[in-house]
Amino acid sequence: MDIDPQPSQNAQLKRKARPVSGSLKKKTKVQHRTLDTLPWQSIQRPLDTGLDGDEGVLELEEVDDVEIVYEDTENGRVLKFNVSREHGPNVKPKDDQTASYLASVKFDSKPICTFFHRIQRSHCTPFPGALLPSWRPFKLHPHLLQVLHSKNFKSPTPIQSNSLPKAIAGKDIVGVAETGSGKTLAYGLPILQHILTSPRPVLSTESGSSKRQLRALVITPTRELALQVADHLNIFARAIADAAVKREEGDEPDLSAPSKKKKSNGKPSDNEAGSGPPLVSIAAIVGGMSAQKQRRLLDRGIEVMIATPGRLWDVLAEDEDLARQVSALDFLVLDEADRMIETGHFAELDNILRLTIRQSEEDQIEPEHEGGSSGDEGDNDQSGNAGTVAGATPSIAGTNQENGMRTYVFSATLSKDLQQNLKKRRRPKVGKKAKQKPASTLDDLVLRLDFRDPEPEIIDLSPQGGVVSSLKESKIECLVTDKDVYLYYFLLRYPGRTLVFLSSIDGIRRLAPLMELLGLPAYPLHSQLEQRQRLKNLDRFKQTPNAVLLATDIAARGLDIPSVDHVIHYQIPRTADVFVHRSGRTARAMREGFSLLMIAPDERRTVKLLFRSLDRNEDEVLEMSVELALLDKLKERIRVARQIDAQQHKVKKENHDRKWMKEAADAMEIELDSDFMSASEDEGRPTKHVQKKASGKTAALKAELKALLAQPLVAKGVSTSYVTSGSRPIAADFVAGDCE
Ligand SMILES: Nc1ncnc2c1ncn2[C@@H]1O[C@H](COP(=O)(O)OP(=O)(O)OP(=O)(O)O)[C@@H](O)[C@H]1O
Repeated sequence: MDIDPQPSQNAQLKRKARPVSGSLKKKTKVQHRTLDTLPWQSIQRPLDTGLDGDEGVLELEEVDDVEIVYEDTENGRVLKFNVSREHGPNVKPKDDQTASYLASVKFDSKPICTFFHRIQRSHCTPFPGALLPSWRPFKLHPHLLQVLHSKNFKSPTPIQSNSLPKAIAGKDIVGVAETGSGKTLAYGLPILQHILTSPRPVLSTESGSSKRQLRALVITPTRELALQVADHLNIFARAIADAAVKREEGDEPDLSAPSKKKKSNGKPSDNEAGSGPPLVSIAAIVGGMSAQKQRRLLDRGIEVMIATPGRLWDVLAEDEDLARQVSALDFLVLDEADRMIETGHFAELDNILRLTIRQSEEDQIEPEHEGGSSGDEGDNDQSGNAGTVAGATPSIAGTNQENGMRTYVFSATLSKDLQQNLKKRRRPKVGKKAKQKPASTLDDLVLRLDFRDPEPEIIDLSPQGGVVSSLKESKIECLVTDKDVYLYYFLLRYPGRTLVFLSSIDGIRRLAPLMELLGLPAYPLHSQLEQRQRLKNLDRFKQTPNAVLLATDIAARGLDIPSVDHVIHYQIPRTADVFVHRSGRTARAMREGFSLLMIAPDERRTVKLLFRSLDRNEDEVLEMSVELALLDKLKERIRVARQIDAQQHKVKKENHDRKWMKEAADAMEIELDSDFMSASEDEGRPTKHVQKKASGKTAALKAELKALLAQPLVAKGVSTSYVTSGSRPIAADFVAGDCE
């Protein structure tokens, strides 16, 4: 049998690699093979391994002529891949595995959009509305209803049910709702609905191939949030593709069956993430991402882009085509808009937003390339309804004038003043003056948005006092120097997934090794860590029971980490908004949660102001009771752990200083003092004697700590001898009234 890439003929879903230029594109000898004789390799697809589950594997599809095939097996879904052509003599496979893919098979090479358009045109059976009666009024696309059903989202959350009718009616929306209340889908569903139900424009590239056009841009303040939103929407996109393929193959999913979750290694079921390529192309463009991967994504075409302002502006500065697409968006979303003002990317955001503003006639700029691209419209429009952009891209100004971009601004904290101002707002005029005057506050920024809707809908469901009702709060008043021991006490006494917020990176650097010495699974998260490390630590935090995340406020907004039991404000935030967002990492989606404020004497005033600005009475937050006998034992452990840390730090610092001094002296051709040299060896390391002494001291301290850690800690109300075994998350105690 010759290989045929049509999904309808193979039970598997195949994704065609896009053609790429460069050395790999040499004329090759083609030889057909049968499917069974191909050198298939099976690998486990790294589902939900972090915030970018496809990292690595899906990149194979970007390689020239590599074919990706998803296949359901007894052991779960596996991904197979193969290379379709022999490459030229100059192209050497990177390793053995790559070499084994070099089978000489020629596949049909229709552009990727052919596949998507074909699915889009496919017959779509209505979803039985009786299964999801609460969603029925919104007339969502059957694919979306099916995903909501499979995720067991029986009814919309309040922000969703309030905003969906307005969004679907084409209104612009400013939505304010408590943390964890489902704002991502409040804007995500209308975007997906629109993409699924309206013509899909494709762009022609210079090489004559086609790519999908940017329809929606979601701007978020942090990389983690961008990746999370992309992940969240991609689960929908994959499941939609899966459903579409099943329908196309006549294998209608049994919608009445409850969704079954096949668990393997604690990971989500295959169904949950869908087994096919996305029907809607959704991707994050964020800092820390490899430039090559980013380029590949952009070349392929992204329909829903989730981006951070800094990286997006860098890309836009070099990609005129993308800038043109941004000026012709269908949707612009600012998620956690207020936070963007604080992240220092204000100018970039302002510049990006300016691209989305309609130009007045006198400001119109002649486009450099009238008509956009040179591709053949007919080739790209397989569905008969595309081609509105290909070969006829209107000018930036023209596009802006004509498109009906919808603007959504969402956050858990948007001031009432801003909402009032929005009602009275005047449309910004784009001209030279406006360009010279960058916005400087959130009010300015939001007022500079060019809402096409003369009366944007303001939906304010923010709770009284900013925090959700399922959140229980408590406080500890203590000296700054005692915070470590109180934190340690809490973590031992109330095990659970705990997010500890600190205001400084230095604080995290100090606390992380201390926690490690005390045997707690604590992971740092701050902006000075490499992106890969940040994601890795987030992932470990998600996967490890009773893990602790020591984070700065980069983790305060939007992150939807499942089952965070406790949030600890180790240092009190300066603003009420940050306080609300930090606390909002727990008690999400109607679950219970607990937040603890650790207040040092010099933070009293901040707390007072914070509660005043939230219009709350601080007395409603109860002081947490602490067993002092237990605290004393823990103080001893902390004391020794600190000594070990100081000792290790001292040795490291001495080594570093010595090495630096030696290198500097060598560079300047200066001979160092004999005293200095006698204390070091050639490599700038301390003498064996000094090393031995230092490590001996550390070893003694470690032994002391080990003995202390082995001593049982008996806590009141805990049945077992060690407090770490058998405690319930504190939120449960509070709810049961067990904590005074
Ligand atoms: N209709 C629904 N039913 C049940 N769960 C839902 C529903 N919609 C969303 N969720 C879940 O609720 C959780 C919180 O959603 P999301 O992250 O969108 O909240 P948010 O309002 O954006 O929070 P934050 O303000 O902290 O960013 C997610 O895990 C999401 O999958």
